[in-house]
Amino acid sequence: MRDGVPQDSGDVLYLHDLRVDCIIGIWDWERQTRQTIVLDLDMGVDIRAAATSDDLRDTLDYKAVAKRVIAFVEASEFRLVETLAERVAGLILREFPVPWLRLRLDKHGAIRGAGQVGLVIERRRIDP
Ligand SMILES: Nc1nc2c(c(=O)[nH]1)N=C([C@H](O)[C@@H](O)CO)CN2
Repeated sequence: MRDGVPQDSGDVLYLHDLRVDCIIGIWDWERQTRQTIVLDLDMGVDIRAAATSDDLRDTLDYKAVAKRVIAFVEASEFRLVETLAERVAGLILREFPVPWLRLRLDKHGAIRGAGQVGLVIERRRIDP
């Protein structure tokens, strides 16, 4: 643990298949019509303190992360999935004790005939 942020223990807290509606897209119709994006989040944690204390205060509260991400995405109106993914990743790294994360963003139905379309990014907290 450094500055309250767990260092790389190899432990992962994941939050997958989080579906949120928002404005996302480059075409005129997409600026008026909300679409569903699906997020998979893998976040670096160290679960040992919480596993010892059995106290939520000693770990990352995934419900708090979910609520914050849902509120941000629902209010967003970006054009590219790249922008939305980067902003969600930055928000989590700034506001929660997470040293690194992997974020997968799928834009359901973005391309006719394609089952899934989106991207995966990995970001690490950069300590000053
Ligand atoms: N690299 C990207 N390519 C495209 C995006 C995007 O967000 N990133 N978006 C679109 C359209 O909005 C599409 O999702 C809807 O037809 C096309 N290409």
